[in-house]
Amino acid sequence: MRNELSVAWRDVRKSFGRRAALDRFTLEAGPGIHCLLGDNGAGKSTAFAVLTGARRPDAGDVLVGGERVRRGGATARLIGSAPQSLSYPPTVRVREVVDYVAAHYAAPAPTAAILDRVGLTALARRSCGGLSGGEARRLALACALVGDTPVVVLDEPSAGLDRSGQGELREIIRGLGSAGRIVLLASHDLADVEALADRVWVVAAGRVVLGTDPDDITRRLGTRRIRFPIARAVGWKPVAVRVDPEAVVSEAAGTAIISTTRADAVARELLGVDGLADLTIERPTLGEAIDQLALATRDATDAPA
Ligand SMILES: Nc1ncnc2c1ncn2[C@@H]1O[C@H](COP(=O)(O)OP(=O)(O)OP(=O)(O)O)[C@@H](O)[C@H]1O
Repeated sequence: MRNELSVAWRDVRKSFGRRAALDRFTLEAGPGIHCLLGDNGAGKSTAFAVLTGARRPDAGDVLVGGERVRRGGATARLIGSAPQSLSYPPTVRVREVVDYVAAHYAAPAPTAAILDRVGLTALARRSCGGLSGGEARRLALACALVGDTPVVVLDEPSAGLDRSGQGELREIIRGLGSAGRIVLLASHDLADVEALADRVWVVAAGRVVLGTDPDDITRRLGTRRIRFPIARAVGWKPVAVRVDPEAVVSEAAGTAIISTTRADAVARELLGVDGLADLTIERPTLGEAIDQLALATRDATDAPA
């Protein structure tokens, strides 16, 4: 078996004053595209900061290729990183920033090739102070790529990018994934996640509450909600449950809601029920499906053994 590189956080804690940003944060990632999802303040950027060595954890281990991350240690040269908040010296030119970051790494890619890859060739001589938000974001991506590293950390890399920039970014991330890099991506854009993730990690209150593959989510997305006014519908419940014994049935404000993976068959039978003429079939959003999975996992974890 090939000995693949991995990164790992084990029971990591990090507080800022009395606020715990990471609370027994545990995650292990091998080659592929890993998407970290979570509300604002969940701890994603802090998890990245302790991985890159920008911040020191209070407790727990952070490992890259089995080696413990230390501030200024060798693992930093294995990681290319695009942070969420960007700031460049305003009079320094775009090309100079990328050259400067390249000098940090043992075998960097040529700056010109990287600028081309992120669509900044025409702006190579532009001072950073003159970049738009999206251009500054592209420059951050260039800095993350120039080291040609096995680990690439991207914190909200599509923020501020226009549509073509988002498409190009996806292509770049896909390329990194298929080249066997470990890509760690924090994003609030579920379309990005749906398009890219090999694995999804849900972070809440400083902890990973769910790690799953997108197939699992897609399977949940196979669940549909059938909704109709109960009014004069008679005997609809046994009909729904007969077609799909695993259907979850509820009623709210005179409306029936049936969650089922067999929506078409259930709907067909329901339309034969007396007094039921009008029903709608809804698909849960990716966000809802992820919330359901996170909730189910938390319930299972909390349940007494
Ligand atoms: N330098 C800091 N000083 C004080 N508190 C901080 C600092 N950095 C992060 N925090 C706090 O730690 C918690 C986790 O923040 P973090 O930036 O890791 O979250 P996040 O998941 O990346 O959020 P977002 O989606 O908004 O980027 C938050 O409560 C945040 O306010």
